Amino acid sequence: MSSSTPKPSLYTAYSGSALLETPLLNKGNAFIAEERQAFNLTGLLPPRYETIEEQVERAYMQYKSFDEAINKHIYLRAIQDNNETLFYRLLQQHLEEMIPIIYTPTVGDACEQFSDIYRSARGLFVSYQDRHQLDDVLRNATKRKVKVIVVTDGERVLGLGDQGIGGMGISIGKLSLYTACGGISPAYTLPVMLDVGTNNQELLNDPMYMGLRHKRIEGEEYDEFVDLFLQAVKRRWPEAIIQFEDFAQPNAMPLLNRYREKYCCFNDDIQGTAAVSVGTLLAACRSKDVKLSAQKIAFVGAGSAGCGIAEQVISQMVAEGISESQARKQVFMIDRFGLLTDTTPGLRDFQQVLVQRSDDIANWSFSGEFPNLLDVMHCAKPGILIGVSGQAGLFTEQVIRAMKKGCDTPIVFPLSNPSKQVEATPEQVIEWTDGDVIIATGSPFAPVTYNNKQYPIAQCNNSYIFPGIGLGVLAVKARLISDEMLRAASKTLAGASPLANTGKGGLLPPFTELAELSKTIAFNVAKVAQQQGLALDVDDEVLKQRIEANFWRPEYRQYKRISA
Ligand SMILES: O=C([O-])CC(=O)C(=O)O
Ligand SMILES: [Mg+2]
Repeated sequence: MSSSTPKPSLYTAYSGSALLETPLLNKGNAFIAEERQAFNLTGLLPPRYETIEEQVERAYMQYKSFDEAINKHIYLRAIQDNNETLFYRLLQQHLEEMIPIIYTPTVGDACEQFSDIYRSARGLFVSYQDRHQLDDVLRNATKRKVKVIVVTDGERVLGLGDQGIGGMGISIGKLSLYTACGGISPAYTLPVMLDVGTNNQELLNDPMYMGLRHKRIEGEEYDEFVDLFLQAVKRRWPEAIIQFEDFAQPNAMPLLNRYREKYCCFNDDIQGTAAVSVGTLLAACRSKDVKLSAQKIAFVGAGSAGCGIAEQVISQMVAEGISESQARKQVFMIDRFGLLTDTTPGLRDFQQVLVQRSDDIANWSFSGEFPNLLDVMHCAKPGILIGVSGQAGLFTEQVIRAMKKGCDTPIVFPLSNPSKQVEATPEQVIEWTDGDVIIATGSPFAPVTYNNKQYPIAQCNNSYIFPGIGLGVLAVKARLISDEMLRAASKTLAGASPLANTGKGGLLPPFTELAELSKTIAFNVAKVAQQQGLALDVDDEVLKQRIEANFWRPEYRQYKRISA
C-alpha cells in the first residue's frame, strides 16, 4: 500500500470510555462527530475536533516543558500508554531527538528506576510463581495476534547489570523501535519480562521494588521455566519472532544454541550486535580502502557479545578469502585478566575457540601473567579496537596513543551502553589520535569539533539491524533466523554508509533513514531466507509488496461499530 492510499475502516465493538482507554484504538480529540455519536463518546471529550498534527504539536510542547531526559521518557511512555498512534506520529516527527529518550541512553535510567517511575502496565510479566499457568498468562495478553516478542530476564541490562523486573524497560524500548523504524504494527508486538527474582541486593532491599523478592532462580529450574515459557508462546502464537534481550552471559549463548533451530528466534546482544558491528566495520574498512581480512582486531570484553562479534568478523574474513586459522590469529580477545590465551583457566566453550596460542605470542614482552590491553597494543599493533566491556574508561589515553603509533587511522568502537558505561568518549578518542580516527559508539553522542573540523559520531547500535530483520522475517514467514540472514543485514548496512560511498558524511546513515534502510534490509534478509529454503517462495515484486503492506504507519483510521 502506498502512503497516499487511505487505510480501510476498522470495525470495533469497543465504545465509550473503554474505547478511550484502549491505547491501540484511542484517537482522543481526533474522533470525528459521526464517530463520537456512533461510539457513545459525546461529552467524554472536549468538543473541538483536532487533527493528529494538532495533537502532535500540543504533545511536543508539553514534551519540551521537561528538562530532564528521564522526565521526557516518563512523559512519552504515558502518551504511548494512552494513544499509540499519537506516540508513534510524535516519534516519527522528532526521531533523532526522541530515540535517545525512549531508547539508549535514557532507557537505561528507566530500567534502573523502573519501580520508582512506574505508572501503568505494559506487556507481560511472566513470573516464576506463575509457571504452572503460563497458557493462562499468555491468554491474558490483550493482544490476540502477536508477531514480535522481545523477552528479557533483566539479568544484564545494557551495561548496567542485574535490574530485575526493571528489564521490562528494555523490552518496551526495543519494540518501540521495531514499530518506529521497522514498521511493525504496535498491535503485533509484545514486551515480556521473565521475572525469576534478582540478585541485585539494592533492589531486594528497596520497599518500592515491584518484582519477586528473592534471589534468581538458577540452573535446571531456570532452564525449565524458560522452556515452559517458549512452549507456551509456540502454542499461542506459533509464528512469532522471539528476540532474546539482555540475558546474562551464562544463559545467553546456551539459550540461543538450544532454541535457534527450533524457534524463530535470535539473541540481539550476540547476533544483532555482531551484525551491526560487522556492517559498521565493513563500512569503516571500505572508507579506508582496506580489507577487513587484512586487519588485526582487539576486543575488550570477551563475553557473549564480544565473542559473538568476533565470530562474525572471522566468518567475514574467511568470506574475503583467508583461512579460518589465519583469521583467528588476527583476533585478540581481552577480558579483565588480560588476553585470552590457551593457558587462560576457566574459559567457556565459546571463548576457548578465540584464544591466542602461546607459541604465537612467544616473542611478546609483557610483565603480568597475561598480556594486558596496553601490551596487546604494543605487541600486536591492531588497527581495530572494539569495546564491549560495560566498563567506563577502559580505553585510556595511553592505550589509544599506543594504538595510534602502531597503525594508520585507527578504527575505534567503544560500544558499551548506555553512554555512561562507554570505554572512552568520542571527544577523548579524537583528541588522543589527533583527529585521525574512525569512530563509532553504541549509544548516541553529539558530533565533536576538533581543530575546526566536525566529526559526526556513528551510532553502531543493533537498532540498525533488528527492525529490518523482523520486517523481512514476517514478510516471508521465515521459520528461523540463520547466520546468513544476519550477514545479509550487515552487508546491506555497510552498503548504506555515506562515508564509504561518498568519502563524506557519517559512517552510518542517520536514524531518519532507518525506516527505508529497514525495508532494504528486510528485502535482502528475506531473499536469503528463501534461498535457504526457510521461507515462503514469492517473487521479488510480491516480496516488495509484502514488505510495504506489513509496514505500519501512524495514521488514524475511521472506525465502524459492530456489536460486542
Ligand atoms: O540496547 C542497546 O542499546 C544495545 C544493546 O542491546 C545492549 O547494549 O544491550
Ligand atoms: Mg541488549
